[in-house]
Amino acid sequence: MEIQKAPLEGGTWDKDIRRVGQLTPMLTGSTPRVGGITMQHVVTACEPTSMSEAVVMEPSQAGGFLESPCGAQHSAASLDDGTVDTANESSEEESTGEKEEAIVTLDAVTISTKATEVPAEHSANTQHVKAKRPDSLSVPAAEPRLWTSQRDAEVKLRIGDSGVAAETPLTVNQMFTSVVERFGDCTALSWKEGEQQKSLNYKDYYQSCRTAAKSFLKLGLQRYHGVGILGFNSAEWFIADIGAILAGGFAVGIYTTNSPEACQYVAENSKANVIVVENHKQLQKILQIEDKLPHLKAIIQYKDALKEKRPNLYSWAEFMALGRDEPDAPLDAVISSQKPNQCCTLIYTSGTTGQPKGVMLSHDNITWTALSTGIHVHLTEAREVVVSYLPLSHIAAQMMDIWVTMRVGGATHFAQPDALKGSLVNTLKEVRPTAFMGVPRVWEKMQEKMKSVGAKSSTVRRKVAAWAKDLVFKKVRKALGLDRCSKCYTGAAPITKDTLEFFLSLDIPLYELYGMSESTGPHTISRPEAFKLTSCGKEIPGCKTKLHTTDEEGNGEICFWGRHVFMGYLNMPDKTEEALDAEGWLHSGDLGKHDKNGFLFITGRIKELIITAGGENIPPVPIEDAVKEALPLVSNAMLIGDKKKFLSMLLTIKCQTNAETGDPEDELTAEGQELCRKLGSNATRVSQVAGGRDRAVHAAIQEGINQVNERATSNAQRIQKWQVLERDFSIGGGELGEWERKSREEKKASITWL
Ligand SMILES: Nc1ncnc2c1ncn2[C@@H]1O[C@H](COP(=O)(O)OP(=O)(O)OP(=O)(O)O)[C@@H](O)[C@H]1O
Repeated sequence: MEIQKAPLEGGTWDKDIRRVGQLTPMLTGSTPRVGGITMQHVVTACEPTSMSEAVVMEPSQAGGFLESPCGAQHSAASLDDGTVDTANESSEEESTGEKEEAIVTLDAVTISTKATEVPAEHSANTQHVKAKRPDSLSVPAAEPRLWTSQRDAEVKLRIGDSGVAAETPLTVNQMFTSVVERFGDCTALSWKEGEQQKSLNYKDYYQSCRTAAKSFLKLGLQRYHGVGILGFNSAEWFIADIGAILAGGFAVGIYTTNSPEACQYVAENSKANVIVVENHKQLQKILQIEDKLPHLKAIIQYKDALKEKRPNLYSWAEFMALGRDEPDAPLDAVISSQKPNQCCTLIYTSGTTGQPKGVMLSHDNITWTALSTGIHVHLTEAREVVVSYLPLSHIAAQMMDIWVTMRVGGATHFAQPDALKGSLVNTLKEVRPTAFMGVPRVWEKMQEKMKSVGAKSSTVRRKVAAWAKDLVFKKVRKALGLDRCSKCYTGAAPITKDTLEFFLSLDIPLYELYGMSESTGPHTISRPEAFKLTSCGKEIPGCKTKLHTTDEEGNGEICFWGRHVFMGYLNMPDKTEEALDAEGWLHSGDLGKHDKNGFLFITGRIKELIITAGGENIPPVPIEDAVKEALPLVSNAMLIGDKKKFLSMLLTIKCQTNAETGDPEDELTAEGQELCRKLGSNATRVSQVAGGRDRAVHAAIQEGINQVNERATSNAQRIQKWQVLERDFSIGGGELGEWERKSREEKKASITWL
């Protein structure tokens, strides 16, 4: 059954607001059930458990590893067991008619055009007031807006009037305690230490987070101040993240390959009181900048023994010991003062120009998106197992590994730090996850590996391999550790059709996931019953898409609406207003179109952003400017790297231009010739320099590139290859002006070594 969705309103109730009539996405007929997680706020009083007290599993127990996180204790109540949930039926109903959006504030007023009453026990911080029609509403002066850029402010939540969009907002603590109540004995986290398997169940995990929260408070963590976390995925990473949130701070993941300066920016911007580092190497980065961090009070190292003693430097065990005997009351007071519409997490995302932006995510952003995503992809309660290996400073990994998995009582197993250097498949084979997410580069690597194994074998065996592909899917899946994984996802960057087809030919459909940090991760996800190759699928329930200023082919800027839309950029009201329009739609900067069945296809990008195959977002302009500044001989610098493994750069040299046509000529400008002479070169023409023909110029350019690379924010932002072109860019040549974008694509395609 497919239900036609009615033309969408602009997302708010204001009648004067621009309408978005053209969009008519379809919803599939499958009716997901709203996850049965109880909403009570339960604080269980148990003895805190430290990481060192984690349960040690016998190897035999670990055998096929986690058969299910919760053994037989739970009856695997599927979120998609065919039960038709009335709440969600009405969600589809709402899609068929003119939709009135309800907006709820969590302090003074709740405006609900179809007033959904919330049970009193779920709304400690919420007063519901039946709303008048918005156009006759007099809005109280202190009412929060949809967005903010202040660390301590509250926002209006975009609560719908039925279905998932109307679910009661929860804080992270409320969600976690309800999970503990239902799945307390289920495995939450597991990892390997040497040959030993270790794990924590939900009860102990929660208690460890509380202990960490008490320790943070003891170290002086202030409300709405950051706890920076810099290191590879581990139980300590999660506990520090959630501990920071429970203690009223912000959890702030820092990209592990960030330079000290880039770490400094994040620590300063988030006013980090504490930084949690993985090991000595990461510690060194923070020690280099600690004098420049006035808010920093303590550093914690969570792996390996400390190599030096310093005041305010703690091992993980020392850190957890700080909070272990602390009373509950102060922490409980902080927890009960938290509201779902307040910020709890910052995700730093590359600005296309200037400094990274701190994406403020509220408790509701996180708890609601986890719920909606779990429903959309049909996760099974107390049964899911995932492997955590993607960088946790990104929302995609946080959402999948921490929040969605928690929401359904699943287990997260931590991969080894060298996962991406080769150990991932071994971990997958041991753990046999039920859901797995890879950025395109991960899938490409698997594809390359499988192809190279095929290439090495003899012709006969190769033929057998090609033939066998159709018959031995199970074996292939097993060899990849994906034999019980029915949900394989790709996201964060565009993936090639070739890779999608390769895996499909092995009976491994890759479901595409599309979203942004600003949408708390997923906006659309494809899934078995709504799958089209190269489409990113359809919206997670309760979210809407509009395509802004469409062209004749239906391509427009993809805009999002829903409870997953972020609060704003920290301290950047202007940037926030650029990202969110007057109606509150989040403008993605991506181009897309819908097919007649409502499948979303990403067709391009308006924003000047390179997204590598590894999913790293890289703003090209600051890097290009830095190269031009370091190398006065260079007239144009163009960074290439979209969908590529690494960054490359195309350079042009300052040359004369034809006064009549404006076309570039071969002769260097006087300045260019002078600069060459200073470098020890006699070159007077571009053709003498291009393609690495002039050693002195070549060496000087390499030197300049090295200087820029030294200042790079992270490894991913380093220029690995470069080339001087035979001709400068020009409008006539098609590289500049309105063709610049197209030209980028063409140039990219013509360079074979990329
Ligand atoms: N499936 C996809 N296909 C094409 N582009 C994508 C896809 N998913 C994300 N992107 C690109 O990535 C951008 C968002 O990057 P951003 O870093 O904010 O979030 P993310 O990639 O979802 O999360 P992460 O923080 O993990 O990188 C999108 O605006 C889009 O350009």
